[in-house]
Amino acid sequence: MTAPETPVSPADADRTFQVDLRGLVDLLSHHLYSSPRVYLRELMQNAVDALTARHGLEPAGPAEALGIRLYADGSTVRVEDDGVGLTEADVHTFLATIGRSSKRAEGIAEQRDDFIGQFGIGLLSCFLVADTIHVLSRSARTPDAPTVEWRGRDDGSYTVRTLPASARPRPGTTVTLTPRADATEWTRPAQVHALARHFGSLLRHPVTFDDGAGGPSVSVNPQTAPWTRTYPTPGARSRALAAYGEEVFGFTPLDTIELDLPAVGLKGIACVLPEPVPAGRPHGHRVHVKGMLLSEQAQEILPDWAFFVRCVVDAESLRPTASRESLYEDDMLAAVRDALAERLRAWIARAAASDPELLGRFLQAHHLAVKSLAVHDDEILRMLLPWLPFETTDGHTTLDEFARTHRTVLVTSSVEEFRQIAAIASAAGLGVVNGGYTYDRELVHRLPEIRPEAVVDDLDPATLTAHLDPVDRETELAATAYLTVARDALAVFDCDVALRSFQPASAPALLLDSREARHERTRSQLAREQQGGVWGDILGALRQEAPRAQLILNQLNPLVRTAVAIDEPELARTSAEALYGQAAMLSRRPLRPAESSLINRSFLDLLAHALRKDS
Ligand SMILES: Nc1ncnc2c1ncn2[C@@H]1O[C@H](COP(=O)(O)OP(=O)(O)OP(=O)(O)O)[C@@H](O)[C@H]1O
Repeated sequence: MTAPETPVSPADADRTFQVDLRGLVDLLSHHLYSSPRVYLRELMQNAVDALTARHGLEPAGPAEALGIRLYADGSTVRVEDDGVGLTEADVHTFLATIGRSSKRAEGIAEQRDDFIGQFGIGLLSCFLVADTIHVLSRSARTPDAPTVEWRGRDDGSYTVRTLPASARPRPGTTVTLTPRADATEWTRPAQVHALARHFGSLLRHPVTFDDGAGGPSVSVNPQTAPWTRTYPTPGARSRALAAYGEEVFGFTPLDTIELDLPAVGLKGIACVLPEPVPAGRPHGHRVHVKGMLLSEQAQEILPDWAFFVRCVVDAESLRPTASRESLYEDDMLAAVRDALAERLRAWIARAAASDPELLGRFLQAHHLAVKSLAVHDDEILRMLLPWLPFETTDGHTTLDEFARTHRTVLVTSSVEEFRQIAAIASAAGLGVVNGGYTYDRELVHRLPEIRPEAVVDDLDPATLTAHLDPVDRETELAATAYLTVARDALAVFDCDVALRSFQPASAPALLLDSREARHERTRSQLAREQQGGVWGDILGALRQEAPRAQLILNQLNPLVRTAVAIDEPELARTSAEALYGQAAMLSRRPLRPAESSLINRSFLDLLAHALRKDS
């Protein structure tokens, strides 16, 4: 056996990690970036950072003359900048070392916030569309710096060459990609132009695009952000901001709120949605950092309750994550969220205090969501509760208006109860709010917190009965026989029968029943049926004194007057059942099977009776 030619390393020798670049690119493309299109954003962002670094180097230099030029002719994509450029040493240190970035090198920590990049991986995204990255760069740090050419391949190999300064007459960097055949979707000239506009429309440096067809280059960002421009009048300003919101989001904002947080260099607009937002639909905001579009679906810049706006903001100091598609959840982001939320609250407060027409349109679109918000947010409650619409015995009206006409605001606990009693309560002069919809009862009960003079009370069937006029003794006595028959007929429904006078006279009967009472009766009935068994004992122990249902007959109604005078017991019974059935149907609650068959039976009996009489 011959000895091996290479000496074996000692077991504890230091070794260096090897990186499988293709594996790494695969990881980035599947887990970090949402689409291969981000390669252009990363290139533009490196160009922006290079221009920023050059400005740091030459603060008095002609910043507006320095820019970014994009070129795509179908066979290559090129991004050229007049930035700080790279020396040969920079190329080895930063381009050829994954994870190393000049933007967080020692000594520039205080400038860190000036740059968008920091992780030292962005350039790798070019491998999502090309096998080779070609960089030609000339440093602005020394006047006669040579041009450096770097060619990096997706197998992890690279070459570096030094060329004469004349190979690139001015400082800056040019990155050229030769797209793979499977990536043309992202590198076609029209697509590159569209992506450049998408990501770079708010960049502060001049950016141009050339499609290689011989025509002039076109500007990618011809106008600065609309909130940075000056306008002849405030009206012209708000119209321009609304038009921008419409262009970006595709809806005409109900109103446009300007956002300005100087502490983090954030400016932008919040567009109030003109339509209700379907529950559960994520509503994203467009966040730019230093002009570069970071995310179209950022949800983290506003609290969940701000469902009614979509924002476009451009911030200096928010920190993007490595994917660049979301933001770091840090103290700065929390402070921004609080400050923007405050801004939206101020808008609501202003509308509530001085723009009732705008507030009305806002609540018309968003009252349901605002109600859910007001339950947990005292400030929103204080500002908006009086203006929220509710269903009442005066129709749909605001709580404020309703409380002004009714000293005591009564509220039902279910829609069904409201349906049962609305007409009668209103005729009796009572003001009742339908508290049956989610949040409504809870919100109405909080009215005295804002309007201390308002009195709010629950309205249950018993309260209403107290408001109905009793009939005189004589009438009561005359009706005793009928009432006895009726009580007997309706005993199966645990229903009492009484005679009162109430408006409207056209209503023959009112069925007063509460859901709790009905549940209680069902429980009692089950307990009776299961007597002796375990369930019977448990249900029996739970039993409470349940208020019975009440069928209140209206003495003012001509039909009832005739009915109470019937001396034929069978017909009296059938008429009582029919009155119960009609009142149950009016309450619009689901009928129990026994009630449906009672309605059927009484109808047929009455029909038979009528036919017999006629024959
Ligand atoms: N156009 C350019 N001009 C000058 N230097 C550049 C340019 N593009 C890349 N570089 C250098 O290459 C380094 C690596 O770039 P890369 O895009 O991979 O990472 P980064 O921008 O530093 O950080 P991030 O991963 O957050 O984007 C940069 O830090 C910078 O030093």
